[in-house]
Amino acid sequence: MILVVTAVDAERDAVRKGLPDGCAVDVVAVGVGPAAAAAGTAWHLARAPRRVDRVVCCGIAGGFSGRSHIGKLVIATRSVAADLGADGPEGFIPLDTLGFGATSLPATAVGVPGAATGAILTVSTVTGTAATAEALAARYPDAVAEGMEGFGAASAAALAGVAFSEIRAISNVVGPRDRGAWRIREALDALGTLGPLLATVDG
Ligand SMILES: O=C(O)c1cccc(C(=O)CC[C@H]2O[C@@H](n3cnc4c(=O)[nH]cnc43)[C@H](O)[C@@H]2O)c1
Repeated sequence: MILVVTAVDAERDAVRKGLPDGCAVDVVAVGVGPAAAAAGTAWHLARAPRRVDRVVCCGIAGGFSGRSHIGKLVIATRSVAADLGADGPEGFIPLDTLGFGATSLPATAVGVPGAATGAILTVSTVTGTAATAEALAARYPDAVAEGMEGFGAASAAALAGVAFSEIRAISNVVGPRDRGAWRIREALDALGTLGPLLATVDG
């Protein structure tokens, strides 16, 4: 079976709505942020009634300007813990450079026509300035989007030896905070189109 993890109930319900009846896909909401995603994914993997073949992290996301579009889906080729490391006068040093563990985990890119593919960053703080957006885009030239749960869910899946994918729908552009510009309905509608794909994806 496929375990889909979302952050909030609205995302869970959007994904569930598009699923064909009777398919072997369980969709659960585990909370916002990488810690909630890791704990929630691990918990659901441990109590799943059947063997889980793949974890798919789904939700809304901020898209990097020029690399993805509001209301469209993005597919991860990898999940990156973009703010896990050390800061200093010479800039950000990722945790893996410091020798303390991985900050990038592989994600199987499922095929969605028209969707941008690339790294999806996981952050603990939603980016809210042009300077941070530009710094992230420069540090991760392959990044198409940022969310807050992917790396947590991917960490739990990796520990359990389960394949991982991340699919997000763009609700806003990564940059200066402008809550009024978020297009959450459009993004949720895009998540609602994933059902047939999720119902047929292999482990
Ligand atoms: O800034 C606000 O006022 C505000 C109000 C409601 C929700 C938020 C969130 O930050 C929701 C975070 C939630 O959505 C995902 N998400 C969506 N866009 C982004 C983004 O640009 N950067 C990071 N995460 C984003 C994320 O995965 C969370 O689950 C803010």
